[in-house]
Amino acid sequence: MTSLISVNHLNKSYGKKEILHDISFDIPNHQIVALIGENGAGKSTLINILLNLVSANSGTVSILDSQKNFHEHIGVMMQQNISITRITVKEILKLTQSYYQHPLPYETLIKLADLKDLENSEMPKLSGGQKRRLSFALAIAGNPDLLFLDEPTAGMDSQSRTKFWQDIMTMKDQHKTIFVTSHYLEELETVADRIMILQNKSISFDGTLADLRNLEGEKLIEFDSQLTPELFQKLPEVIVLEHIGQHYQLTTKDAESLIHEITPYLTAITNLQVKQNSLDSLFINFNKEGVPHE
Ligand SMILES: Nc1ncnc2c1ncn2[C@@H]1O[C@H](COP(=O)(O)OP(=O)(O)OP(=O)(O)O)[C@@H](O)[C@H]1O
Repeated sequence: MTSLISVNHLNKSYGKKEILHDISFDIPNHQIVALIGENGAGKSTLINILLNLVSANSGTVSILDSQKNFHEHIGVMMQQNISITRITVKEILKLTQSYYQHPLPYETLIKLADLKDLENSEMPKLSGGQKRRLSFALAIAGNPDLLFLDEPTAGMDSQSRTKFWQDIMTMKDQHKTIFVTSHYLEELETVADRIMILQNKSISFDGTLADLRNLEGEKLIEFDSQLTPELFQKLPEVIVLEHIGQHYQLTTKDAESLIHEITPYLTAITNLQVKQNSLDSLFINFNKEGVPHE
């Protein structure tokens, strides 16, 4: 399979501070790849290196086989929105379209980014969420094959976020490749084909959400009960017990055995559910323990 992005043995330091150490990965066509990591892990630095905005100390990066006109095929939504005075939404979109040979039609852009009512608004007068939506429209103006999204939904309201991810899924169906970083892991969980965790300067995990779940092997059992926490805490299969009032959440590696252990209390338990661990808690566990426990 040909790779859209190919990174080999990449290293980056700012002064004496090493940020990225021996990073290598390939990204083929038609995937949504989520790069996650704590604040300051180096995600934006990595994206900036991929985009040739920041230079690496060593290693190689190849994007779209480093075609001469590869910028024509790339869309970028940076973490910071740009804002230019005295230019309207319509004007900046039309101007951006004019730089590309095969831009998306103006009406498509306005519809995708939900900017119809704001066409004549000047950029600085948009709200934070509206600026984010305009940044999205600018990123896809050239109808890119490869889209980089750095914290794309920061500041968007929940309706805009839902629409945004639906649009991204549609773009994937149109054979686009999307490389995204975000701290909203519950959003990535539903869309990402592949998750890469950047931790301690390296990619410490690279696989699907199912792979990550298998690696950590934990499940959640939730229920409501008036019984005391001490009673559940002493059950051998409980790894972590959390409760808010009468609502309990037990983490276990063996859901079947734990259900067996709580069977004697079933008459005092309601709303019993076995759940998969969320990407959020998998990521927290992963960060706490460095490598997943056996
Ligand atoms: N131009 C720069 N000069 C010096 N240090 C920098 C520069 N840019 C970033 N850094 C440092 O590099 C580290 C990685 O920053 P980066 O912005 O890549 O992290 P991030 O994972 O994107 O963080 P966040 O999730 O907070 O956006 C941080 O410690 C940051 O302070």
